Formats: sequence, structure tokens, C-alpha cells
Amino acid sequence: MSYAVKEMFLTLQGEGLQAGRRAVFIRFAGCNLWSGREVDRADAQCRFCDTDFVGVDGEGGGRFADADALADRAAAFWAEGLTAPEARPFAVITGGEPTLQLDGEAIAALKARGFEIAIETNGTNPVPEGVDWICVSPKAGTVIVQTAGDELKLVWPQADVDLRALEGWDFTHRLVQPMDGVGLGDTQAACIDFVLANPRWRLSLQNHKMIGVR
Ligand SMILES: C[S@@+](CC[C@H](N)C(=O)[O-])C[C@H]1O[C@@H](n2cnc3c(N)ncnc32)[C@H](O)[C@@H]1O
Ligand SMILES: Nc1nc2[nH]cc(C(=O)O)c2c(=O)[nH]1
Ligand code: SF4
Ligand SMILES: [Mg+2]
Repeated sequence: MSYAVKEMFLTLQGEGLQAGRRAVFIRFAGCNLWSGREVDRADAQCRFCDTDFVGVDGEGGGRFADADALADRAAAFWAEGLTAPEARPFAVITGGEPTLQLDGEAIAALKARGFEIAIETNGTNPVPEGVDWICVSPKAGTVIVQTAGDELKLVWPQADVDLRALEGWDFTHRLVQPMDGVGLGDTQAACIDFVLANPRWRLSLQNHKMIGVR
């Protein structure tokens, strides 16, 4: 299969339990909850997205003919600036919605190059076998099928979220992340209140936005 990638880059994981870790980000193009066009945002199933995932024109993006081409490029990003073997390569697969494209071939090709694989998904499709770290970020009003994983990362506040149902899902860690773009001060305060009232949850901040990396 070929893969449409908006952008690929070496950075630090900014969010969640793995924040701070060196990572190659593969951002697949396209999402099933929003077209990515501003004119459609108000009517989309997910309306607060902070990401441009339309097309393949970003830095490091493009159409990759097969899984080997995709994984070779990711391996080249990992090795950038390294003069000696380093810790285990780490790839974060995101988008857009990465479950629309990530398949067993891509996973196998990344693993063949030594990558540990994390995914950022909205949970509306199952995550394929072989992904090492599953982060699901549910969106209100959608049907979540991926109800197990490593971290459940809820952007907060969102209306009409059934918190007790979410707490029944099989995740090792539960985090709330302030919604950006609508008044970050208020959403951060809401998240702090949330964690103080709900000790099974912790705070996730978007560190990359604070330190000025992608
Ligand atoms: C751009 S999404 C791509 C992956 C996948 N489609 C998803 O929604 O999980 C990556 C992460 O950013 C989060 N995110 C998107 N927009 C955000 C915003 N305005 N504020 C905070 N987090 C946001 C998502 O919930 C998700 O955890
Ligand atoms: N540095 C950095 N960390 C991230 N963690 C999740 C992101 C995403 O957009 O999926 C993201 C991102 O866009 N940049
Ligand atoms: S599901 Fe993810 S990529 Fe799609 S619009 Fe929402 S935050 Fe953006
Ligand atoms: Mg992002």
C-alpha cells in the first residue's frame, strides 16, 4: 500500500506520559472526523483540532510508495545528528487520523528498523496489532471502538462526555489535556480543577508549544 504523509519530523514527544522523549513524528494526511477545511469546522464531528493534516505538502511529507520507503525515511530522521548508536528509536504515528492508513506492513517495516511505535488516535477505528504504545483521545459524540490502551488522553473541557464510561475502559493511564485555541487559561484551570477532583486522572500539557518545537 502507499501512504499519504502530511509531514515527518524529528522532535520531542510533547504530550502525555512519554513527553520529553526524542521521537520521529509521522503525520498521516486525512481524518474521518473533520475534512481539515476551515469552512467545514463548525459542522465537523471534531471541531477543536489544532493541526493541519490536509495534503502531503508539509516538511518531510509526501506520498510513499510502500512501507519500506516510509520506514527508510523515518529511520533517516531518527539518525539525523547522531554520531553513535543511541537509545531505541521511537516513532509517533499521528495525523490526521493514523488508523486510516497505518497497517501491518508499515508496522513491520518500522520494527525491522528498530522502532518502538506509538500511536495518537481518536479511537474510532481499531489500532492494528504491533503498536507498542496506544494513546486514545476520544471526541464527544463519537463511537469509540479502541477502548483499551496505554493512555486515554481527554482534551478538556468537552461537553457531553460520559466520564464514568471512560473510566470503565481498559487504559493504564488517564490524562486530561487543556483544549487549546479557545482560551487556554480557562481550559488549563478547568483541567487543574478536574485533576484535583478526580485522582485517577493526571494533567497532560502540550509541552512542544511552550518550548517552541514542532
Ligand atoms: C491532531 S490529533 C491527531 C491524532 C488523532 N486524530 C486524535 O485526535 O487523537 C493529536 C492530539 O492532539 C489533540 N488535540 C487536537 N486539537 C487539540 C487542541 N485544540 N487542544 C489540545 N489538544 C488537541 C488530540 O486530541 C490528540 O490527542
Ligand atoms: N512535539 C509534538 N508532540 C506531539 N504529541 C502529539 C502530537 C500530535 O499532533 O499528535 C504532537 C505534536 O504535534 N508535536
Ligand atoms: S480527530 Fe484528531 S486529527 Fe481529526 S480533527 Fe480531531 S484532533 Fe484533528
Ligand atoms: Mg500536535
